[in-house]
Formats: sequence, C-alpha cells, structure tokens
Amino acid sequence: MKYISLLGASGSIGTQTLDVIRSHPDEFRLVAMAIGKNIEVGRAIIEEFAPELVSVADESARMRLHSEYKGKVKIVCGEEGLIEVATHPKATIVVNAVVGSLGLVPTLKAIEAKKTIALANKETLVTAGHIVTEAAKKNEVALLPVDSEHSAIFQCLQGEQSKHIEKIILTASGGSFRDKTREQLENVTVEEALRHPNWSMGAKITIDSATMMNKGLEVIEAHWLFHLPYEQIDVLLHRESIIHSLVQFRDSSVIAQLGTPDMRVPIQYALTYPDRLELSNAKPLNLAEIGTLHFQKVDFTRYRCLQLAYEVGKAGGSLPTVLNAANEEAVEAFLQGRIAFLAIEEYIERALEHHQMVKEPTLDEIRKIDADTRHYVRSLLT
Ligand SMILES: NC(=O)C1=CN([C@@H]2O[C@H](COP(=O)(O)OP(=O)(O)OC[C@H]3O[C@@H](n4cnc5c(N)ncnc54)[C@H](OP(=O)(O)O)[C@@H]3O)[C@@H](O)[C@H]2O)C=CC1
Ligand SMILES: CC(=O)[C@@H](O)[C@H](O)COP(=O)(O)O
Ligand SMILES: [Mn+2]
Repeated sequence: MKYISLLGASGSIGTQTLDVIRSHPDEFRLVAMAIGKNIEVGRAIIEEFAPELVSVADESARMRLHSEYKGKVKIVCGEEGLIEVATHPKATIVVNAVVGSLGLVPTLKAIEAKKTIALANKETLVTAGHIVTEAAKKNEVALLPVDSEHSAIFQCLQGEQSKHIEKIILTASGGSFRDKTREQLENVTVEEALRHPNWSMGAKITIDSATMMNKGLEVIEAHWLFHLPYEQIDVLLHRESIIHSLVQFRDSSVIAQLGTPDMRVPIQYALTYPDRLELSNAKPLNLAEIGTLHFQKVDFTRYRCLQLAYEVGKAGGSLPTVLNAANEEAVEAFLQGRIAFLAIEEYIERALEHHQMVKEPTLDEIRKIDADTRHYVRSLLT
C-alpha cells in the first residue's frame, strides 16, 4: 500500500489523482490533502476518502471545516498547513498539484522528510530548480515527473544512459491561439484563451499554453529533471498531443511516448513507478483511426514567451524566479480582465529588465525576489 499526501486535491490534476486512487483501493490510500478555497469539493473528498489531515488556504475556510469535522479530521491552513500535509508521517508519496510557486517550500520540506515526490507543480522547479534538485540528491529522494512531456521523456529513458542522449524534444500543441497570427492576438478574450484544443486543465496553465510560456516553463523543468543543457532541449509543434515527447539518441535512434491525451496516465505512472497498473476507462490509442500526425518548427518570434524562457533558463541565477513570478501575476491580471493577452509577455519583460540578477540565490533570496517581482508587476497595473 502506498500512502499519499495530495497538494491541490481540488484542482484538475488533484481530481484526476483522486480518480487513480479511487480505482486502485488496494494500492493507494489518501492520508492527507491540501486544497485552496474550494470547500465544497474539499468536503466531498473528505466524505469519500476520509483523509486524516486537511489543509485549506486560510483561517476562515479552516474554521468552517473544523466545526464540521471536529474530532474526526485535523484541519490546518496556510503555508504551514501545506507543509504539514507534505510531511505527514504516514505519507510515502507526496503529489504536488498546487499551482504556482507556493508549491516550493512544501516540496522542499517533503524532500527533507524523505518523501517520494510526484511533481506536477512545474513552477517549483522553474523558480528554484538548483535548490530542489540538490535537496533531492542530498536526501536520496526521487523526483517523479507528472507533467505529460516529462513523464514521456522519463518513460523513454528507462534503461538508458544519459551520456547517450543527443537531445530531448518536447512536443507543444501550440495552445488555443495556434492558428492565429500575432496581429490577431491583439483582441483575443479570456474565454477564447481558456479553450485549449486538446487538454482540460486549470486556468493558469491553459493561459500559459496559449502564450507558450507553458512550454518555456517545461524547458526549464526538463533542464533540472534530466540534468541537460538547454542546447539539448528542443521544442516541436505537434497539434494533436498524441506524441507526448521524444528522446533522440547519439546513434540517431528516436524513442517517443504516445497515447490519447489523458493526464491520469502520467499521474498513475508516477504513483506506480517502476510498476504499471491498468488505467480504468482509458481510451486506447488508435493510430489507424487518427491517420495523420502533424509537426511544425517553432517560430520564436511568434511565441515570445518561449524565447524568453530559453534566454532566462540559460542565464540562470535569479532570472527564472522573476520570469515565473511575473508570469503568475500577469496571467492572473489577464484572467481578471485587467490586461490584454499580449501584455502578459510585456509585463514579464519589464520585470526582467527591472531586476538585478543574483547568481546563486538562496531560498530566502528566492522568496524575496518572488515577492518583489509580484509587487513590481502589480504596481504596473495601477
Ligand atoms: N492540469 C493539467 O492537466 C496539468 C497541470 N500541470 C501543472 O500542475 C499544477 C496544477 O495545475 P492544475 O491542476 O491545472 O491547476 P488548478 O487550478 O486546476 O488547481 C490548482 C490547485 O491548487 C490549489 N490552490 C490554489 N491556491 C492555493 C493556496 N493558496 N493554498 C492551497 N492550495 C491552493 C487549488 O485549490 P482551490 O481550487 O480549492 O482553491 C487547486 O486545488 C500546475 O503547476 C500546472 O502547471 C502540469 C501538467 C498538466
Ligand atoms: C497536459 C500537459 O502536460 C500540459 O502541460 C500540456 O502539455 C499543455 O499543452 P501545450 O502546452 O503543449 O499546449
Ligand atoms: Mn505539460
């Protein structure tokens, strides 16, 4: 039996993780979970899975659940609550499926507590990849990718040696506006941006996908997970999201991982690794039915955010922290209808220009840079 602590249980990845747990009751048990503000969903999860510990975003939500589950479930809140869930003594695996850099400290605490990490929260690796990977190495803890592209690469690399890799190729759907020119992006709406062609995901990542910052964050995530220089990480447009990513080896052989788009596959793989289990109600891939798959070179002038992420990743230091925090704030402002779609990249660039780079930021420095960047971007909005 694997005991699971789930951060972000009420979200898109969280709900699909619960699906996996639900369909394998003899393999997995939910011992602790964290949600944000969605108390309704939280209640339903408590009723079905009976976790021992639940964390919510703030004190008012905590009080509400505490009065309902007094004596039955311990209810905590805030960052301390997330940490308590991430370090629950019974947990063997921590699934980090919160959105944003708030996932960083709970991940580090879980690593220090020697938990296996199933990581969906890519912002953690973008904002502090050097600290997280160093902590995982020091504590001999596995960082298992949940992000579909990274799970694909991880699967392709089983039994392989990294010295034989020529490059890895992350596939990108192109997002909701892939068939629009840059000029046509000027007046796009939030509603249009939230219509991803292939995946149903949370709002923030769906916007990231539309700007292709998602792919940029994934390039940085891949750099840290697979210990590869940026020159060995490529992005390829592939509109069907059937090939989840590829590895090209030095002998020119290419291995890819394919499947119908279903996040339960990488989630379950992270939970069962190195084993595999049946996936309930999975739609098998039928290539004959699909017939044709499409591929296209990325135009970096069209996808400015992807270009920025490569530049920032290569420069390193504190720049990825700024890129990530500015992006989180700008995306939130776009979702609130306060800025236009193309202003997202503009705000990120302004935050990067405003910042004085720190070469090897400590955790405290990263937290301060993250907060300062958010403050700076917010000041541009008023
Ligand atoms: N969705 C997908 O298919 C994929 C997602 N990812 C990554 O996984 C992560 C999660 O994405 P996704 O599931 O789409 O996001 P969602 O927005 O659907 O879910 C986010 C989760 O984080 C919780 N949360 C937000 N703020 C807080 C807070 N202050 N304290 C505690 N919990 C909080 C939310 O709680 P509540 O709703 O209760 O407020 C929710 O449970 C992201 O990093 C994303 O990039 C990676 C690959 C695919
Ligand atoms: C499902 C998943 O892993 C997302 O990160 C997905 O990759 C988004 O798709 P694109 O960023 O390729 O549009
Ligand atoms: Mn992805």
